[in-house]
Amino acid sequence: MKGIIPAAGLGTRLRPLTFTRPKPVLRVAGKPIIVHAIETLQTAGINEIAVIVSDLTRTEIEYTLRSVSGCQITLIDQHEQLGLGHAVGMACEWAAGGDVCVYLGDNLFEFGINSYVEQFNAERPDALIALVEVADPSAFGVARVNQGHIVELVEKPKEPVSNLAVAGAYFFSSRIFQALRDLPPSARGEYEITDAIQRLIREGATVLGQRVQGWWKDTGRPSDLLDANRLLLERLETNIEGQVSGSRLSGRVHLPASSRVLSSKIVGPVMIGEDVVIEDAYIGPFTSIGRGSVIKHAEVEHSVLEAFVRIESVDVRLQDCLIGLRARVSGGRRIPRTLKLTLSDASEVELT
Ligand SMILES: Cc1cn([C@H]2C[C@H](O)[C@@H](COP(=O)(O)OP(=O)(O)OP(=O)(O)O)O2)c(=O)[nH]c1=O
Repeated sequence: MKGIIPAAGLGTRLRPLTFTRPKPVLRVAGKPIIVHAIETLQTAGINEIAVIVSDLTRTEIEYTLRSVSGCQITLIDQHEQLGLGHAVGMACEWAAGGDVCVYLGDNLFEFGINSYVEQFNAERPDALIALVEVADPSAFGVARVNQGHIVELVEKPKEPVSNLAVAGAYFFSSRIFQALRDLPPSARGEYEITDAIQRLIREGATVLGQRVQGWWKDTGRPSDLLDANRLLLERLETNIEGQVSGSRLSGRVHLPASSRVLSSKIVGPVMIGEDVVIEDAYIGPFTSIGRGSVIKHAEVEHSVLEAFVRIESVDVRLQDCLIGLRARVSGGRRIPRTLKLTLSDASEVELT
């Protein structure tokens, strides 16, 4: 089985972060989201992977994927973002008639996708879809299921037929590419993968659903990035190699040899990247700090800081923040008590 990762979306809900870089390269728990996705596929034994990119996302994604090893990655262009079905269709020739796993480039599954690959290989359906119970199904593709078989699938229905939403992992035989051919666009003008699957159902193909075990996260909105970071840091392991002096570290902390913690307090789980300096600071739980960042005389918790961020002399606790590459925050008196910032790359905030 080969893997297809659609990663050509515009990421509008993650603006301003996605004004400068595409969603799949944003980091959670110290790693770009798309690298988490590729590792999930590799763990399931999928080592030939096509990443669908747009003209805007290609360069950044190509650069990010240079660090990935152990699999063969092909970038496929989707010049116009005409929908997920269209994105998958772009990989038809590359798939060359074999089975494919379509794994959305912005999704995270606690326990990965091994159980899906196993079921698919054992039962050989035409489609197997990951399904998850959600409180608000109308925002998703929704499935009606009978004894493990999906009997109806509707994209973002006004009146959902169940609370089972389609999560971002699909497993298909080559029949999906026939179903995608000549598919009309939906009412919202997109070529929907759910319409192609619905076509398979109508044609009598075997379409199965398997419930997601553990947590599942679609990192579409800023709050999802913070949630994903928190969920991934829950399983962080302590590894302290860097210099620690006059500081108190508790909980699980990852501190590489090239980073330093001086006169500070850190309460894990906290993930610290390479070449980071933390001085006279408090870093609270569920914080990821990107490489080359400097945090001095400041307090940060439950936040994601990209690389080369500088936070200095901020007399206000930063909480629930998403801070872009090379952004700077400085100054600030203790009014209000906490500050929640979402800052795109290279932003500068001076609190006076
Ligand atoms: C619509 C579309 C999505 N995708 C990918 C991007 C995501 O990984 C996945 C789901 O897309 P979405 O989350 O629906 O879209 P998006 O990523 O552009 O984000 P937003 O809604 O905030 O603008 O499918 C494509 O590759 N091509 C497309 O034409």
